[in-house]
Amino acid sequence: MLGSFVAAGTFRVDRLPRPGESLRASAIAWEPGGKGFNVAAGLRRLGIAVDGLIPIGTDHLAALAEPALRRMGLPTSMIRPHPGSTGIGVGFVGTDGENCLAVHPGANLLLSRETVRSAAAGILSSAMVLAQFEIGDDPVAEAFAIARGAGIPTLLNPSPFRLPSDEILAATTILVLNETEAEALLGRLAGPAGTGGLRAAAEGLARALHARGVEVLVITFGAAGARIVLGGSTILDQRAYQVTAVDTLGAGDAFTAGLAAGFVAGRHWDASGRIAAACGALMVTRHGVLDGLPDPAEVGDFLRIHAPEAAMS
Ligand SMILES: OC[C@H]1O[C@H](O)[C@H](O)[C@@H]1O
Repeated sequence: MLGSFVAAGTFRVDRLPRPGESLRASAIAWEPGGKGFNVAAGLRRLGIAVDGLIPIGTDHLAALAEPALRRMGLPTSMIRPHPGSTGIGVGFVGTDGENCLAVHPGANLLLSRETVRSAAAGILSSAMVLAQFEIGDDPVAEAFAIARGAGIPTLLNPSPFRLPSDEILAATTILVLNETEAEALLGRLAGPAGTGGLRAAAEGLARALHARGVEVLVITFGAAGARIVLGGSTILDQRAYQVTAVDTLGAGDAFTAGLAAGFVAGRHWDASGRIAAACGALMVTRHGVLDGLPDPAEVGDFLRIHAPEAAMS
């Protein structure tokens, strides 16, 4: 796992603020976060051994990292201090569970190719290498090239969105996008979605990505499920399980952890998609991120109820 770590503050509001509007929050919660840390914690909760690089700064917020990693059962040797500020995220969650957030990456952007190279032995002993875009392009490109060159699958969630470079796409096995990210990428690589919308355009986007090296495209549609396109052409649709959402923050991270956990356990994409959807669904029923990450027993119980034909054993 490459990055990221942030101190995350979440304001609970009646509804998300409009541009120019000031709202009073009914509550605020601070917890360690960052998409890299969240996915690492989610994988660990699912019983997967995790190692990697977690960048922090040298300010007072850096002290949050060690207890956070300990609490989630992650090795504290993952922590890499850099001079400057630790990343900070600020989010809003409305009473309908919807969220929006901004992240200042701070030290996460200081993770370098050299640091990644110094961890090459760890990369080469991994079952999968994962990254998101709360870190810079260089460490992602370096780690993915080392992994892919050795036949190790890689998973990228380019969030917050920027266009992945050709170097990164060429070394990406699995690309996980939400709707906003998929629309942005579609516009750049395959033209705007037609009348069938993003779901129908997923195959064209997957083909364009496949030509650049990406083997599997996953687009999440929140409460409308996910579409998985294998090899640029084979489509699997994963339905969303019906739950009452109270807080969607971290749902994408829980989904990614579930998908990766299924993949490294050697499960078929159908089963990995179900585990991912169950993790995302369980997460949105709970406030906060870290306490919402499900364990295998919770995923199994959930699937026995919501997908009895194919429960996780
Ligand atoms: O994906 C949600 C996460 O993104 C931001 O990094 C926040 O830390 C939050 O936990």
